[in-house]
Formats: sequence, structure tokens, C-alpha cells
Amino acid sequence: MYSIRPSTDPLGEDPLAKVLAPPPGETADQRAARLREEAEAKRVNDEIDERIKQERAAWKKQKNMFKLLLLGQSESGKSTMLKNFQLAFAPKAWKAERESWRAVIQLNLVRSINNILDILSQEMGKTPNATSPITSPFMRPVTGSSSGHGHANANDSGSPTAESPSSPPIQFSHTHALLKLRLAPLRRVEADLKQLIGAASDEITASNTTSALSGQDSGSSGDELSAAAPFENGTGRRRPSEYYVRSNASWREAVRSAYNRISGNDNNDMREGGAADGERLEDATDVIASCAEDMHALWKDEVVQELLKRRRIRMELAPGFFLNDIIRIAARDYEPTDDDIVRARLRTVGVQEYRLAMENYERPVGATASDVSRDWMIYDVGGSRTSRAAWYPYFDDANAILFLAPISCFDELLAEDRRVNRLEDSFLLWKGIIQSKLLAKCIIVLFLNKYDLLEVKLANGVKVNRYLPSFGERENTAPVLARYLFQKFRDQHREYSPQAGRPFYGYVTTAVDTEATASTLASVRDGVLRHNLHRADFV
Ligand SMILES: Nc1nc2c(ncn2[C@@H]2O[C@H](COP(=O)(O)OP(=O)(O)OP(=O)(O)O)[C@@H](O)[C@H]2O)c(=O)[nH]1
Ligand SMILES: [Mg+2]
Repeated sequence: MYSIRPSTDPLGEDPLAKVLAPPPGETADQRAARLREEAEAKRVNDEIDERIKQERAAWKKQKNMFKLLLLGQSESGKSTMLKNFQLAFAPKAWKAERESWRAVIQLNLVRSINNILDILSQEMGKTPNATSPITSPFMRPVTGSSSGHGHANANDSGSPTAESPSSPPIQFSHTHALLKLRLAPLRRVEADLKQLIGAASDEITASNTTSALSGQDSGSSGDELSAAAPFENGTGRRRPSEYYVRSNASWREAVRSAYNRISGNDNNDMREGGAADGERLEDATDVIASCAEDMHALWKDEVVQELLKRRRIRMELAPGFFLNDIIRIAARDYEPTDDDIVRARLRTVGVQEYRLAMENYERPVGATASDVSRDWMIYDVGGSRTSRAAWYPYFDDANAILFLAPISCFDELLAEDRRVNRLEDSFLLWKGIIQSKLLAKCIIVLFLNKYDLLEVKLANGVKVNRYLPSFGERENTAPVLARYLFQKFRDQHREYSPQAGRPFYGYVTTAVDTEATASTLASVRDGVLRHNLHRADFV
């Protein structure tokens, strides 16, 4: 119930005064702590502003590089595509980075297990909130309901779908209680790995987006959350709305330094906290190894599988899925394969810059040594709605945009705003980008990604036209949907481009298939470089 404020309330008139007033009854200590926190938040913001200024200046200076922006919503596969670029064109540099991914893959695995344990606890405890949803981006609720009614996505809440009245209640045994107990140390492992990796290890969800937006110094407004392309009218804010504990660039540094501590190669490593990080990482690896059999038993347990099925959760469709490789990954001497790294999930925070020097590069016919071709600057960005305003400063100097639209997500909702369909968000974002005047001269490359997941989804009987009525009675198959969506994206490009004749390439991709992606990227590289050379002739 709403209460009406008495007119004697001295703060009643000014909503700002209420927000800014210190909490009632604040003690001197609390006040000091609050002021410290506020000063820290300001310091972090100033630091971000300064970093953006420097990045901007550096961006302007790099005239001789080919600059490619990877754009698209969160989980569209931008960072995965960047890994493919490194793997295909700079394999030596890629090798050097491999080890740091081990901690991320361990975290992905442990997080999946902890999510299953959460569900198990709920069901076994039958606590009063036993039906409250567990929503984690690491568990994909299957959205197609056999009843076939209801509005698009009505079922995509991550909530446990009640057992049908005819299905018998699930019977848990002593084994389940024992597994829960024996796997309990993985909670601490998850917390430790998250602390080591930093902000990127946390996924954006509707609830933490809301709290970030209400944060005093977040620099965001609710509008940013509701807008797919907050830069659309050239009004992009220059400050990323997330503030970070540790940026993506430095997670690698932190993890590498922790490994160096373990292996004793830390002679020159003076990084603060390195020793504690090293211990934590070693401890995490030990605990994971000692839990390997139990994790495997939990995942393979028939009752657990039935539980996930009844809740319509398909773990294998979620990012960072490693549950079919538990024994291999949990080993103490585990070394990530290329495939593991490409499948690992780590959210991008802010805008990350990667310099890619093409190894074994053969210059195309007609190119000269001074052509911008060998050195690429690739910008990988955080794709959630609250991160997109930070893209804008990078627009006016980009040579090409690679836009990723995941096409398997036609029946999913945005993690940061559960009211918005992910495909709709991709379309809105695409429209915002292709009509941007700053990008009028950019080469545009579109990747309709996650084709493999689309195939799996459709093979499982999900009906496209339930979520996308305009698809009509077309054949419910992946090639037909891919073609249909490609035409839609291409038509929008034609309609909204500020300048006719802008080069446009489109591909259907599966970013976790590195072999197929390598040949797509080779064709993209040759195509965009040809265009770039051609353009250079006329400048
Ligand atoms: N099966 C499958 N998984 C994919 C594909 N592309 C990406 N993924 C996985 O999807 C997850 C998310 O991919 P990312 O590359 O991290 O997504 P992103 O666009 O960088 O996301 P943000 O950094 O949050 O903006 C990762 O676990 C990838 O391995 C694909 O084509 N098929
Ligand atoms: Mg990313």
C-alpha cells in the first residue's frame, strides 16, 4: 500500500533533497564510512573518465591501422569472434595467452555445478520459496512449451515449470544429500575465482542492472536501459555506465601473475596481492580436482537430469558449458584446448582494444608496403544495454564494423531487461548502427551467429512462428530462418544507410566452429581490405 507523506515532512517538497539527505540517525562512524565510499566512487569515475580520454587520443593517433569494431548485444559472440581472429591470424600471440583462460574455464564449470546445487537444495529443502526462480545466464530455460499458447517468451522466465499433475514427485536419496555436502567447498572456489578475475566474471542480470542504475555515481539513466542504441541521435554519453573492479585487460594480468606465483616464475612480478592470488588459484585447482568424481556423479545423476528437464533447463545451450568434460577439466594438470578457450564465457567490461599483427600475411595484389593491412586494431565491447553508450566515441574513425546477431535467440529475453526479446533488441541495435552518420563510410559486415544452437533448438521442436509471427508458415528449419533473417537485416541496411552503396557483407556463422570461422574470416579480411585499398585510391 502507498502511504501519503504528511505535509509536515520537511523533505516533502523536494525529491532531490530526500535522495541526497544523509540516512536518518546516521552515526559519526557511519557518516565517515559513507563519505569514504562516496570519495572512492568519485575516484573510480574520474579514473574511468581519464582512461576514456586517453583511449580516445590513442584511437585518433592510430591512423595507419585498420580499425575494426566488434558490435552486438551481450552474448552475441563478439569476444568469441575476437578469439577466432587471434587463432586464425596471430596463432603465436594466441598461444601466449592460453594459460590465463584456465581459471575462466574452471569458473564456468564450478558455476554450472553450483547452479545445479541451488536447484537441488530448493527441491530437497522444499522451503517456502521453493518455487522462486533461479535465474542464471548459465542455465538456459527452454522456452518452447508444448501447450503452444501464450505470448512470445511468456515462458522464458527461468522459473521452474510446475510438474504436471500426472508426474510423480521427485524422490531424492541419501546420495543427493551427500553430493550436496561434498560439493559445498565449490561455493568458496567460485567466490575466490570471481575475486581473482574481477568484474567480468559477473554476468549482467535484470536485478544487478537495476541496482547499478540506481547507484549514485553510475553515470546512467534509466533511458539507457530502455534504449537499444543509446547513441542513435549522436547523444552517446562518453562514460561507460558500469564501474568496474578490474577491467578485462587486467584480469589476464592478474591470472597470469597468480600462475607465475604458483610456478615460481615471479621474479619480476611485483603486483600487489599476487601471492594471495596464487594461493587462491592453487587452492581452487586442488578443490576442483578433489570434487571431480562428485561433480561428474551430480551431472550424470538421473534424478538431477529429470529435475532440470521438469524445469525446462538446458544447461548445454548456455554459455560456458563444460559439464560434459568434467573429469578432463577438473584435472590438476589440465591445459585448455583451443576449443575450450573459444567456448569459455567471460563478459567483456567496457571497451577492450586488441592489436592484431597478422602473422604469415600475404599482401593482396596491388597493395604496397605502406597499406593499412597487416596491423589491425580490433575493439571488443561489452554488449549489454547499459554498456552501449561507451561505444560511441569509437565510431567516427572506424574502418569496418563487424556486427554479430545471434539468430538462435528468437525465443529468449535480454538478461538485463526481461521485457525485451533478444532478436528484437538485435534488430533495434542494428538499425541504430547502420543509420549512424558517423559510420556512413564504414564497411559493414554482418554475422548471423550461433547457427549451431539454432539447429539444436529447431530440432527440439521449437516453433519459430510462435515467437516471430511474421515468419508465417515457412518451413521451420535453420537454413530457412537464417535466410529470412538475413533478408530482414539486409533490407534494413538498404533502407536506413545514410549513404547508398556502402559495402555490406553478410555471413551465417558458428563462432565455436573455429575451422569454418577461419575461412569466413579470411574472406572477410580479403573483402574489407580490397574495399579499403579501393577507397584509398580515391582519397
Ligand atoms: N554454441 C555456440 N556458442 C557460441 C557461439 N558464439 C558464441 N558462443 C558462446 O556464447 C558465449 C558468449 O559469447 P561471447 O563471445 O562471450 O559474447 P559477447 O558478445 O562477447 O558478450 P559480452 O562480452 O557480454 O558483450 C560464449 O560462451 C561463447 O562460447 C556459437 O556460434 N555457437
Ligand atoms: Mg565479450
